[in-house]
Amino acid sequence: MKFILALDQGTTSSRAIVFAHDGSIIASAQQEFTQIFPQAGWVEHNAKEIWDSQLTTAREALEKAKLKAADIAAIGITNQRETAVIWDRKTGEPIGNAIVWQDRRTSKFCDELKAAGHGEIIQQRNGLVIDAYFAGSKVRWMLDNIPGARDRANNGELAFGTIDSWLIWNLTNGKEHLTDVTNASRTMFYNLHENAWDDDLLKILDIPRQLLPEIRSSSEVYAETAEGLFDAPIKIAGIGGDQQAALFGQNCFKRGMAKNTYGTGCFMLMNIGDQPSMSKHKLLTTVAWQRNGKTDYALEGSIFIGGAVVQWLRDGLGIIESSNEIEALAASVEDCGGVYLVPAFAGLGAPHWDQYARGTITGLTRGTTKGHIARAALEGIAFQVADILEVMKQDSGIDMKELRVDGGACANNLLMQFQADILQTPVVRPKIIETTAMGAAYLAGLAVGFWNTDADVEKAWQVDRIFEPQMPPEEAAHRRERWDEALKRAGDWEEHSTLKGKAVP
Ligand SMILES: Nc1ncnc2c1ncn2[C@@H]1O[C@H](COP(=O)(O)OP(=O)(O)O)[C@@H](O)[C@H]1O
Ligand SMILES: O=P(O)(O)OC[C@H](O)CO
Repeated sequence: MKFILALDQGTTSSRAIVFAHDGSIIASAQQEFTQIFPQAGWVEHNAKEIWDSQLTTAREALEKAKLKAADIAAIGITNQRETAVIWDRKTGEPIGNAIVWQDRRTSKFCDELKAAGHGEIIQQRNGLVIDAYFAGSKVRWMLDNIPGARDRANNGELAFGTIDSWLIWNLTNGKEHLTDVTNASRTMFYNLHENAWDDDLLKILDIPRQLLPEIRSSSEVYAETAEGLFDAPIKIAGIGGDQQAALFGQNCFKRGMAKNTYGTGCFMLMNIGDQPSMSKHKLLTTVAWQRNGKTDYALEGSIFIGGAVVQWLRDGLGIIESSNEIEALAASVEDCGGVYLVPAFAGLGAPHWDQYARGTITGLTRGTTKGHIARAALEGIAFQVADILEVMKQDSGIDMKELRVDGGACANNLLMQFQADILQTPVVRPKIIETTAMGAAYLAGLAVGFWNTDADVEKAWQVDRIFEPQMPPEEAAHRRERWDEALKRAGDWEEHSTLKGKAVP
């Protein structure tokens, strides 16, 4: 009997999970790593620590499962997306810390790109809006700010990669420099229509082609792990950015199927089939996956603060001790008592894309309790998701029948019920919510014949609970109007945007 090993390299931890043929989890290991905040708005990771933690967890998961390399049919990789690393091709040494997707240091540069009128070509070719979130401006920043980097890049001495590339480089001991279509589509210099790097976009961003990895599909045998990493080489056969992998793991194989992941941020993806149609509402068009020569695309709405608002209530305000206490606290009040919390701590992502929005709590009265704040925090997550689903329906012309959910915060029943209420759409939670790792496992397993058809993997997906809408539609509409009012108060708040370019400490 064989198994699949999924490597799930996330924003806060590296995990490895061993899956059996029926989709069950045999063993897993997880290791957190350091979050580096050198300045306000900057977020970095030590790429070496990412690799070390990923290798350690992979070995640990195999050990826990009492398996040898020969028992593993293939490795599937899934990863935090957009985070950028540049390293030396000879030594494999990173030239600096990885710049993480949450990092806002390139916001101003992105404003300049917008002002120069590059928004349309970037959307038409790469399906993205201009934002510091994506890898492109991060790569450019490293080339311009790390001494000697641009010359070395021009000489072909350096390699750029998103985290998937970095892991594969290390897994193959520097033999392979490649990425998959899903990760490539998060750069701002990829062409969705040709599935290739785009020379015009590279020119706009001033990034030399010599830096870039080769682009491959999401499901094929790319390489074998280098000697010495495990007791024998293992095939690497699947790669997917974590949100795309979750879409795959949720079996959203057909056009119109969608999932929302409630982690640190929230990411809603809808399968839109084989045409990369563009959003009219600032959603992203991205590659869902490419396999057997066919590319499927997705519309995506990215929310920067989801479950992180719960962490803030815990660590910032101290009104709960652990994340799961929020449900009882929120249930201790009948409703939000007129309180609305907009968690725009890092600006607002889709569909607003306001880099200068900041968090607000409105509607406070003398009677407001921490229960109301807790409830408003959970509702704020659900309202953001509803804003995205609404424009997704308009963009795709598809009236979704259900929303599949996963991620840490989907364990919260009050949140899921409110989500169904406010969406007026059933919310479906599966039994196994490790859908990201599962997606990577499926992509790898399908490439090596461990599973043969989509129907094989669909068997492993089972419903845990369906949350049906219970709120009357008029009430849901009214609540959303109030949310819109609260949103307006959070918008364009940070000072340097209103001072029109004047530097503010
Ligand atoms: N019961 C809960 N209710 C609401 N949020 C929760 C609950 N349990 C965990 N969370 C939130 O879920 C997030 C963790 O989910 P996870 O999927 O592990 O995130 P990530 O992959 O982004 O690290 C944290 O932000 C945490 O605050
Ligand atoms: O690592 P996660 O689960 O927080 O996901 C991060 C996303 O890929 C960012 O786009």
